Amino acid sequence: MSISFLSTQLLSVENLSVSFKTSRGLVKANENISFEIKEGEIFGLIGETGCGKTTLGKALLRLLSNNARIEGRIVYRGKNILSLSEKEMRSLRGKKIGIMLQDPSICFNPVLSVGSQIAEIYRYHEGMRKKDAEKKASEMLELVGIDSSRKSEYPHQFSGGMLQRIMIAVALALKPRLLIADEPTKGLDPDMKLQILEIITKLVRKENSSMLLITHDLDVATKLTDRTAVMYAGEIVEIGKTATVISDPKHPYTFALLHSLPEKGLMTVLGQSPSLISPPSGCRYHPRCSNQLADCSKIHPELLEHVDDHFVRCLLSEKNSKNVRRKGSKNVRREAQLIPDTPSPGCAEVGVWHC
Ligand SMILES: Nc1ncnc2c1ncn2[C@@H]1O[C@H](COP(=O)(O)OP(=O)(O)OP(=O)(O)O)[C@@H](O)[C@H]1O
Ligand code: NI
Repeated sequence: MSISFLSTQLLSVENLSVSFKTSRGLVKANENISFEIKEGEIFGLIGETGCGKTTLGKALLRLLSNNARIEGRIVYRGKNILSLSEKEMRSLRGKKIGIMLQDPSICFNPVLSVGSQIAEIYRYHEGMRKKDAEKKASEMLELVGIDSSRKSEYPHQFSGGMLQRIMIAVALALKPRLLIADEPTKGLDPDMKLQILEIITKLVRKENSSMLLITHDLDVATKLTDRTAVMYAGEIVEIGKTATVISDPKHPYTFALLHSLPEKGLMTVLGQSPSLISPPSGCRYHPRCSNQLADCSKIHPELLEHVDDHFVRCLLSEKNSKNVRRKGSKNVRREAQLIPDTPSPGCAEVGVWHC
């Protein structure tokens, strides 16, 4: 009998909406987002710049700024993250759910050696003695291919690619069950990018942990993820097994992404990204869509299941498909919350990557 590693749900995001209060108006960065990440699964999140990916990644750990308002539920192993106390959040961040943000250079303390920054995580979270924590830090450096004899060196003494590796060591130090990796290889050349992402995925898979991999890069998503969600203007427009989404895209935006030419590593689709303060009526993609129907500017399509866990938000696909089902049709209790006015979590708490 084979054991399925992808069967148990680790995280479930239910009708999540995030908006930011700004002087220009309310920026609706995430609207009604629902998806699950299973144990051992690498889940990709793709979409063009400004569509709301980072907002979603940060919302999962409640790392958003004080002008953010969150609705919905984020359930991690049966507990709604949005209802946890700050104390409970402290034991979740870094330890159960880790996060790697885009730019490693801003994530390290310039006046502390990299070894002591990693050791500090073990001291803070696991109460380790200095010597043991330093030993663990050396092991982590070796694991990501950095000679541990360099542990006393400072961040500026490492190249960008090496700092990315050290950031991996930081993010995985506590063996989190879920790693949120937000464009962790931004700015690196394509070969180095894939090499680093392969190190991350190898380590994540080794622990049978899960990962939310946020990327602009379809090639990366194709090579490394099990399932993928495509985001457009704050909404998920398509979600399914990566191989299916790539080989048989059902949403015109996914199709356009697949056929766009990568420019400076970013995907570009003809037309302009819509405003998230006053998004287009009906389908948000309709002003850029070459397949639009008369109703597309009036009716806001639902995310519907076409076949076998493949969900699409498009009236045309809906029309062309015989058996469509609604995603998560159960009623979700909506809990509006303002992020409490708490100080930003310290670096050792989340790892040194959030400063
Ligand atoms: N703290 C904030 N206050 C106000 N608006 C914000 C804040 N953070 C993000 N936004 C807005 O929310 C929207 C989504 O931004 P987000 O950073 O989540 O996009 P993204 O998909 O990660 O983009 P990129 O690919 O460029 O990283 C943007 O319009 C952005 O300007
Ligand atoms: Ni981002």
